[in-house]
Amino acid sequence: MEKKIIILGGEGNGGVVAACILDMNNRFKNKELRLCGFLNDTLKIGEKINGYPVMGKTDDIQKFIKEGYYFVFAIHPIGHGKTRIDLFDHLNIPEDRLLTIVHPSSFIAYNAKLSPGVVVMPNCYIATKTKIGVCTLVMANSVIGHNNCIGRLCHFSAGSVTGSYINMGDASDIGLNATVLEKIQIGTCSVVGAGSLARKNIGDYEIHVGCPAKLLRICK
Ligand SMILES: CC(=O)SCCNC(=O)CCNC(=O)[C@H](O)C(C)(C)COP(=O)(O)OP(=O)(O)OC[C@H]1O[C@@H](n2cnc3c(N)ncnc32)[C@H](O)[C@@H]1OP(=O)(O)O
Repeated sequence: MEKKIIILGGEGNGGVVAACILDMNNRFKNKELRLCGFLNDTLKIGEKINGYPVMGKTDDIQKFIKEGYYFVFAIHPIGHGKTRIDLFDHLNIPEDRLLTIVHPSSFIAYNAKLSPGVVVMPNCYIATKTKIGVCTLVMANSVIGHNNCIGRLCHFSAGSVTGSYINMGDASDIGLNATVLEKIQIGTCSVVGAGSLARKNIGDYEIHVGCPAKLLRICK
């Protein structure tokens, strides 16, 4: 059955997810996903994002839920995890309307578990027994090792590498090309900066950067 899709977000993560869906339609002949447009709180209705219309504000979502649309939550500003959680909870999207997307070039182990709304972009690898929470984005060329427990609304930026036996709270970010060593605990709403090497536990709301990563600041 064809699914009408609306992306919540803008040109950044939203536009990138849109391109992934179009690639699945065009190159991989996926006929199930039909991208219709965006919900965006800064642009006007009718303005275009990569050729697709802004159909409303995020607060208009209940109308589109009633009309049978499916949704991708792609509002992931780095270092603003709490804002992300508050907005997502406020929207109250039924889980069966959160679209899970896996680009066909990615590998997901048979016993990994992706929650509703997870997006896995091209060329990713998700290993055995890893669980990923609702609406987490795994951007291109990311590797996530085995036996991890990842919260909801997290964001793995392009090229990030996350080891194994990692627990990660909700709405945390792993930056571009960052590496997280095995058995690390990462809190809620925390950040591993771009290109950083996390080898020690990271608390809630902490931003760690560098190689090895050290606490830069608290992002409350
Ligand atoms: C396709 C996609 O997925 S796209 C989206 C992905 N985007 C990213 O991965 C970007 C991640 N963001 C970062 O790494 C940012 O630098 C953050 C969030 C960690 C920090 O941002 P800010 O708080 O604005 O830090 P700011 O730029 O003020 O830098 C503060 C200090 O930390 C240092 N610093 C900042 N980021 C890093 C980093 N990633 N690695 C090492 N040092 C860093 C800066 O050099 C500066 O040091 P100084 O005071 O000695 O000059």
